[in-house]
Amino acid sequence: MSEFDLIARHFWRPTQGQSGVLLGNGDDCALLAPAPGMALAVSCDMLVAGRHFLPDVDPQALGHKALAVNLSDLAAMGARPLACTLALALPSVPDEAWLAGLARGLLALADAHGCALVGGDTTAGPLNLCLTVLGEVPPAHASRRSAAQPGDDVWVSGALGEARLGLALLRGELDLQGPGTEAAREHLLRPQPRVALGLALRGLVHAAVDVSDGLLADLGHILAAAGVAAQVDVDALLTHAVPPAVRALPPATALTYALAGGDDYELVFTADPAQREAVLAAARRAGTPVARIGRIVPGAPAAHPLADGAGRVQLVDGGGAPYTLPAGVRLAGFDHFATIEP
Ligand SMILES: Nc1ncnc2c1ncn2[C@@H]1O[C@H](COP(=O)(O)OP(=O)(O)O)[C@@H](O)[C@H]1O
Ligand SMILES: Cc1ncc(C[n+]2csc(CCOP(=O)(O)OP(=O)(O)O)c2C)c(N)n1
Ligand SMILES: [Mg+2]
Repeated sequence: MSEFDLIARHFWRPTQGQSGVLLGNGDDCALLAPAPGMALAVSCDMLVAGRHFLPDVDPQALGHKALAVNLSDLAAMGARPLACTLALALPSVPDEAWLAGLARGLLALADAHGCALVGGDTTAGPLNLCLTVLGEVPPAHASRRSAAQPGDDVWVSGALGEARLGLALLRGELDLQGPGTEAAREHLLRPQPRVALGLALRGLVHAAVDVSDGLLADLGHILAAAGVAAQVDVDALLTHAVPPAVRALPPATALTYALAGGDDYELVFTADPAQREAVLAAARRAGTPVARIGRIVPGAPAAHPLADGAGRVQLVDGGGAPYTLPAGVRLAGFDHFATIEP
């Protein structure tokens, strides 16, 4: 099979009049036209074999996750997906059934979000998928990390620490069965990007970020970018945003997974307390649970918006007193160049 047969068979789709797409794949460039007054939101994330997924992963799950982690960034910005591109490096003799599965997983999620695959690149090489997503958002409603304000509530969506439990099960670090273990594997392998929540929250939130590296690490990005700090109520977090299967682990493991386990692709966002009811109503409309886990407090400006801001989080208990962590909790989030993993 030639390079072009492969693309034509698995990844080429005629443009079907998707809103915002004037020309899809097959030419030197795709042509996009966001609606008048909308900003184009652009993000890219790469998945590398052995680093982001195990080589024996189900190809359909891999295709799903490669797009999901990208859509998650659009969700964090409050952007509506328009289109994506796929750069793919494949070991030199690609397996037809494997490729078909990959395309099925990716295109099913793309269709579910009205996100057209409008181009890409295909080469031989170590297995690697790099997607770029393009979305649209009214510029005034884009939830920038720098927009958090002292006094804001801190909210999270869904289930934190669950994907890290899934990874532990997959790797055999933990040997558990029973309620919640299947959901944990699913959360790791097929994360559901919170696009509907991001859209429902437009105009209600100040700052938002998606949790890829761990709650403290990613909340820290908001804090550094905004030059603020935060108090996180660990009791509220454990009770309302951490699933029972994670809570049931030994305390140091449960806290490590909840505070620093990555791969959850949930949203962390800040909003004025006057918006509490509106945030809850938006979350109901989106069908996504959210929990209020803390508040933004004043802090010093950071040297750089991408500075490590995790140290700006003060952990407190339900009564507001400093939270005493058990020995052995690891708080540093996932970092590709660090030697220790949460
Ligand atoms: N190689 C690069 N060149 C330019 N910008 C980059 C590069 N890698 C990351 N960035 C930018 O740095 C910021 C942080 O990256 P990252 O932590 O990967 O964000 P995210 O968690 O949203 O994927 C993002 O704005 C991203 O676009
Ligand atoms: C085989 C395997 N090992 C480890 C992990 C854990 N892991 C790998 S990358 C990562 C963080 C997210 O990836 P990154 O490339 O940092 O995404 P970004 O923050 O740029 O969105 C995590 C938690 C995994 N998912 N699979
Ligand atoms: Mg990234």
